Amino acid sequence: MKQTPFIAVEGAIGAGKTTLATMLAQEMNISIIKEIVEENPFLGKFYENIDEWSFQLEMFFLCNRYKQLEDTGLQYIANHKPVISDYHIYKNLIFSERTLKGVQRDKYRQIYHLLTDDLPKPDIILYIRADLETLLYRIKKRERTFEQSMDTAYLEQLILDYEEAMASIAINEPSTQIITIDGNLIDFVENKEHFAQIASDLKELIHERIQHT
Ligand SMILES: Nc1ncnc2c1ncn2[C@@H]1O[C@H](COP(=O)(O)OP(=O)(O)OP(=O)(O)O)[C@@H](O)[C@H]1O
Ligand SMILES: Nc1nc(=O)c2ncn([C@H]3C[C@H](O)[C@@H](CO)O3)c2[nH]1
Repeated sequence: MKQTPFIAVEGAIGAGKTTLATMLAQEMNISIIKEIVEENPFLGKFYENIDEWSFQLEMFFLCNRYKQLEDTGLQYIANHKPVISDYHIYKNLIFSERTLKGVQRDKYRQIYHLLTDDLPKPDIILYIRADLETLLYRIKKRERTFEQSMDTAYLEQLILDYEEAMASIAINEPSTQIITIDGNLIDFVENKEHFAQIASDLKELIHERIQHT
């Protein structure tokens, strides 16, 4: 692995990606790339009517993440600066395969590959795995108005889709190492020791991987 790791935090909605990525960026004194949420003009409409708004929403996420990761490649990776993001680009496919249908899904898939196949991929993914109960609790606690009417079946399906996606990345992106964190048991927000353990495991892994290159 290069001396300047690119780390991504992943997990289903409300798993704690932004929280953990922010804490790790601070702890390790590295830069962070965060996805755009509040400025997204389609999210509220999407949760009210998925079929009507899914294409606009998926394209918005794709274009934003494409731009962010293109910049990440130029500003950080090309300059040997470590960076952590609160998503992996593959997330676009996880969601779009569920929310889009027919011709729109086919077109989106083509655009996805065209835009993202040559984007930088993370060296390490921290995958926060959490069950439905935990995610619903956190989504409620976070109090984003537009998420409160989220269909439980949608979230339940996404949890399964995430499991499949991580298995697929493990096969198709062998240079990416996936570390799974039990988001039901590990409370890196309230428990300092839990967070310290994640940070120290990550630092050790980076050190080991550098030694082996
Ligand atoms: N391990 C944890 N223990 C307790 N609370 C947590 C934990 N992780 C996250 N939270 C809380 O759950 C809420 C959701 O966290 P966060 O916004 O980081 O999730 P996310 O995965 O980035 O969400 P999204 O999928 O919407 O981007 C926040 O209120 C956060 O403080
Ligand atoms: N449909 C869809 N496609 C995506 O690529 C995507 N990425 C995130 N989200 C939703 C989850 C949170 O509510 C909120 C913030 O993460 O946005 C998405 N929804």
